[in-house]
Amino acid sequence: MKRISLTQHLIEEQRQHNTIPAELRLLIEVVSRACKTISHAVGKGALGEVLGTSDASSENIQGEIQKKLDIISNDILLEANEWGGHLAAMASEEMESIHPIPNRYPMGEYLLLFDPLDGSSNIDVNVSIGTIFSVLKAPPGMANPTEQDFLQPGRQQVAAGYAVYGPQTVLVLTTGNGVQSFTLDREMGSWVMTDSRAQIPEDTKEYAINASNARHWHPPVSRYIDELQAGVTGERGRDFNMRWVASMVADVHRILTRGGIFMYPADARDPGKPGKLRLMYEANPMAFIVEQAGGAATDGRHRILDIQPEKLHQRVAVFLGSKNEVERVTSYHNEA
Ligand SMILES: O=P(O)(O)OC[C@H]1O[C@](O)(COP(=O)(O)O)[C@@H](O)[C@@H]1O
Ligand SMILES: [Mg+2]
Ligand SMILES: [Mg+2]
Repeated sequence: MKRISLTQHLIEEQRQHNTIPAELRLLIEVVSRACKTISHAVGKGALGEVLGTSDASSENIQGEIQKKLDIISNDILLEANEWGGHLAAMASEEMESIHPIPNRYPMGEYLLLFDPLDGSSNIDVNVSIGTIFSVLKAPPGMANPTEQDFLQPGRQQVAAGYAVYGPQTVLVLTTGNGVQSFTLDREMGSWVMTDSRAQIPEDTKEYAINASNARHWHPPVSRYIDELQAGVTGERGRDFNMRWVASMVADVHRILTRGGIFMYPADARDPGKPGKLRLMYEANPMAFIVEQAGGAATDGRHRILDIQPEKLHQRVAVFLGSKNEVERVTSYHNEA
């Protein structure tokens, strides 16, 4: 196998398609280096004293208890990117407000958003977790970055990716020209391309949803899941398998590898809370990746990448993966 590094790939993409200027390449390289550092911290586990909760009172903006690794990963990403480069500001699931690059002049041309550690409930039990990131262009003429500058629909992302810290550490990236995967060569410390064009099959026999919430689901979701569960004896005429890792990165990575549909719907519990997942740090970057791999991503009614964000920490319902299944469950919502 010819070894193509992440840097070689980015340079080649720029040469062939002119989509990755050197400034964006540098930014992606810095983020990928931070992911390498996070992967080392994750790998140390109890030996590195990185497991468990940060301290009794530590909650993030969404009222979730922060794990030590949530904070460590957030700090690693901030520190790696704070030197500036071509970045104007960052926003994170773990921080209440945006983080402008200190003493930045002239203003950078990119905005970086991240979920530093996705799958927090799996940290302490040694199950795959990850980092998700999204890159937007700063609006033209931006002076001092504000939250408003980040509120761009996902279709305006110039890059998105995730790293999954599992049996292998894998970085998955799109810059709008397909999806590429890079596996971390732990001995060499480098990202080596292991898939040059990930493709999600249009059909699937596998679905992912947290079924413990079934009693709260809205009718279109119940209808869809009932049909899947009826299997060969029901409407669909075939059996479906279920998987739920409870780390979005791991569930999406499985879907990218062999197809499937991932769902985290809104439900009847709290009408003011449209789903659990975050639009800017989870849904948008994953939707960009999934679409670039031939899949689809909606909030049950609309394409996720077309949603106009209203606030930084906005939540959204998510249905993504194999196109025909996402279209089916979306049509059930639109009929209802
Ligand atoms: O515990 P639940 O309700 O099944 O939710 C699992 C979902 O929550 C998340 O862990 C949320 O992400 P964070 O760990 O970044 O908060 C997703 O990765 C996952 O899909
Ligand atoms: Mg997350
Ligand atoms: Mg997180």
